[in-house]
Amino acid sequence: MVNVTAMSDDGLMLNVSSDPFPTNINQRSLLSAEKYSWKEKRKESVKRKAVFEPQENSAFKQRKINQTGQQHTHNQKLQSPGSPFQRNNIRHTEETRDQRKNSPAQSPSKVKTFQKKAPEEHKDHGRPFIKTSSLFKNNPVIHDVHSHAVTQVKENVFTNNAFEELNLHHHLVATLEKVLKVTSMTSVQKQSIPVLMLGKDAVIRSQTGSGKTLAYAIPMVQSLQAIQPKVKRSDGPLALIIVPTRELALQTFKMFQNLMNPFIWIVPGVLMGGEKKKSEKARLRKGINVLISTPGRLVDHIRNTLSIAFSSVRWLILDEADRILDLGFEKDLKVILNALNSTGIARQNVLLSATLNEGLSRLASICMKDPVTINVSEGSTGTSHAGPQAATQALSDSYSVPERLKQHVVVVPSKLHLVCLASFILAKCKFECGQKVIVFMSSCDAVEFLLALFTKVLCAKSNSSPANPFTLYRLHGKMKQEERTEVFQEFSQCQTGILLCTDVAARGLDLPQVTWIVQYNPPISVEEYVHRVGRTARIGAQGSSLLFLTPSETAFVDVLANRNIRLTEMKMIDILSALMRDSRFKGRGKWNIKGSGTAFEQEVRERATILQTDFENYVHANNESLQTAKSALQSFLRAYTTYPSSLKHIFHIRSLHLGHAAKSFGLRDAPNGLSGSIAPYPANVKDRKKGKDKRTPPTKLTTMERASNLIRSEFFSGVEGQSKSKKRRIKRKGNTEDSDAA
Ligand SMILES: Nc1ncnc2c1ncn2[C@@H]1O[C@H](COP(=O)(O)OP(=O)(O)OP(=O)(O)O)[C@@H](O)[C@H]1O
Repeated sequence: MVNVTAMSDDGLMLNVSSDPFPTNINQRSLLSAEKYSWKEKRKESVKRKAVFEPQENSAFKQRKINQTGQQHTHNQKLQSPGSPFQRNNIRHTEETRDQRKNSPAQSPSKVKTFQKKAPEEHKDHGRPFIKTSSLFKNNPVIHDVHSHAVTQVKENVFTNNAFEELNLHHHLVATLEKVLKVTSMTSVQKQSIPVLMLGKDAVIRSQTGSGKTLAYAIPMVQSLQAIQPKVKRSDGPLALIIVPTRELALQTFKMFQNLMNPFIWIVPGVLMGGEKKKSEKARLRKGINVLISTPGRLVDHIRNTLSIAFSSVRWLILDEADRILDLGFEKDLKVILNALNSTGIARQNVLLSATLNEGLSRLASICMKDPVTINVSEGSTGTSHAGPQAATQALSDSYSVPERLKQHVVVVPSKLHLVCLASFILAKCKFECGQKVIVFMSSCDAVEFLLALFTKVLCAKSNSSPANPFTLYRLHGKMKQEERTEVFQEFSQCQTGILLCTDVAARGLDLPQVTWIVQYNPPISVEEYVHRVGRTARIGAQGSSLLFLTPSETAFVDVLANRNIRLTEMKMIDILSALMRDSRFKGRGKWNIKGSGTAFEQEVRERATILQTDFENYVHANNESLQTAKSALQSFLRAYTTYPSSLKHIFHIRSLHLGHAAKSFGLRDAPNGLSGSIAPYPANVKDRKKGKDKRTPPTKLTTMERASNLIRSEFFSGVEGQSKSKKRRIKRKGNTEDSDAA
């Protein structure tokens, strides 16, 4: 059983009069952390607030009245999120705290005066109960990140060889030059195209963004256009290209449309979840010669569409092959291979990915004959001929990443994750020009939550900054297909913006001019790390990446170093200091440019606290936003349980502090019942034994199954999720359509 303790975070319901910074930790609050439950602490805190409530100066009182149009009663609840009243109120209390420090009022006698006066103040012009964040308290110590020296695996992307050297159809060469604007081959193309033109099976590995798509597309088009008599639509699929996501399917389809422009008698087509199956069936009936599909949707058609036939398939491409073989897709792949093998026609098979490794040997032995291994990295043998097993064994598990990619890591305690990401986004997209950022998260709910939160709080209008200083996009597996396609196209074309997404965008997508990749939640494997960062620095361009880790996760840097991936550390305070450029989060105003480093850091912390308070106020403003935050937290925790056993020593749910994790979703406390939502049934063994717990035990899922479910939901193909009766109905309907057509 996963044993999780939901700890209340000390001082989460903090009285503004207590200092949020560690240097000033109140002894009493520390004691209370040890002695009392959080409820008691809260009572204590309220009591203390009443005792030490500072006097308001009349000017401030006046401003408050003017801004709100009325005086506030002591018991009044929070104002609307981010209202000037609240913000000023927080600042004011910080000012008064400062005044207290610097004035003779520090003496006990003066404090007594406060004690006497405070109740009257409350009676007359009481201020609302302010909840502010305790961001910088009780965080784990951040140690510097050290890893052993790493020599990165190098790969030359470009060659000086022109496509003309390959003896291709002159229309194909002209299309490459004029439509796709490519003249010389990349290394992977130079090594792969001649091998594939000889009709060989191949396992191809080269770094992300090095042109693997054209490496198989050029020889395929060359061979299809040469078939005599000419290919007809009615021949059905001659080439089948399987890719893991819908966006990649669309991208590949578009590339084939361009490449086959001069050969109009060969028809490309795409099948993918989320599209209308009826229209796909109609297109299949008319005939598709180069068929690009996601695995789930293809399986659906194999089962339900009579007009799909594989008797002419002579090319099978598995792009992102390691992903397709991953959990969740393996079953689909078996169905596809069975359908293809039953036709018995000779076929050329190609597996491609930037992270192919030994793990693929089983797939290679099932579907390949004497494959050639093409590995572009320096020091590898280049092209080698061997049996299927040896073909993949020749691939080491050290991956090459683009040479001009600068990889960074920042160690951030859970509580500070949210403000740190927000500061990074402000730095890149508000204060710098032309930055295009992709932020990876572990769940769809987290993407939805952060989109709403950042839109409301970061893009909020203020006197000093115009509304919407930057554009936020989102992409995840629970969105409707039309929306997904729209976002994908918009983000592809935009010059600047931030895409918040799940791993649905991690593989294969060629989004131009992406400058930064942020991994807000760490990847599930080294392979996913490589693919995520590979969305930038493509085809020889520059790019940067930033990996967020908590202090307990820093060993992941060693895991990456063991696979020859080198990261340099960025300091959290440097990221947070972007807040110094945003007057919306101004602190007490004491700091000036000539101030000391400590004063600067203090001001940064205050600004971070103000921003976090704004986030928390937004989240707690209404039930809807609160529920969104809670769902996002739950999904995050669920995703956290799916790390493979080889990484569990780093990413284990038990090492998470739920109160702190809650804070990174703008929650002031860890919601009740969290541990239940991630712990396997039954929570209470005693009750079950006594027969008190009447719940039917759900099927116990292994970590692998949970991960599989998560991945399936992420790459949802449109097949799953239908009731048996609905599936039967659809099947019947589909069969009727097909037989009608036939
Ligand atoms: N020979 C070439 N010269 C210049 N640009 C090229 C060449 N070949 C491909 N490209 C461009 O390089 C970009 C990346 O290509 P592609 O998407 O095929 O990379 P990839 O290796 O498949 O990446 P990933 O591993 O991320 O899927 C595309 O924009 C493509 O048009």
